Amino acid sequence: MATTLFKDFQFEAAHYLPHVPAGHKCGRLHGHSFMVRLEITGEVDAHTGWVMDFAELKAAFQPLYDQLDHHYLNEIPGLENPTSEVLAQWIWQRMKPLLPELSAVLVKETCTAGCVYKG
Ligand SMILES: Nc1nc2c(c(=O)[nH]1)N=C([C@H](O)[C@H](O)COP(=O)(O)OP(=O)(O)OP(=O)(O)O)CN2
Ligand SMILES: [Zn+2]
Repeated sequence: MATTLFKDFQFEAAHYLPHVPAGHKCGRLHGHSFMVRLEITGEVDAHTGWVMDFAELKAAFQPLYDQLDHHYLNEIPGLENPTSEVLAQWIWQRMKPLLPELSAVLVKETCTAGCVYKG
């Protein structure tokens, strides 16, 4: 039976949103403790008892984490307009080739706001 597992990552980064209306608070440079959740959906292996080792997920995300953590997102190619939606897609495009069983990327900018991208 298909099972979904997830691993959460938190990183700190600065950004501003260049296409918001004049005077919008997100047009000013500010920072977030972003949360990224990678979801993997697959079969539980009868021998290992897992879909995938969480450590494998962590290792796969590490290069992106290093690119994002304590960086200015707008300076990263592809993240010139770093909304949650754009960031979730950006992560998906880079993780999917490494993790074919990737089923969702969740991005939270704050405790109360975020998005889920499913390809
Ligand atoms: N659809 C989107 N809307 C907004 C995004 C986004 O990425 N996608 N981003 C922002 C800002 O980056 C902002 O920092 C976060 O927005 P918001 O939830 O409004 O922030 P607050 O913590 O100030 O929320 P309150 O609940 O009003 O305190 C804006 N919109
Ligand atoms: Zn923001």
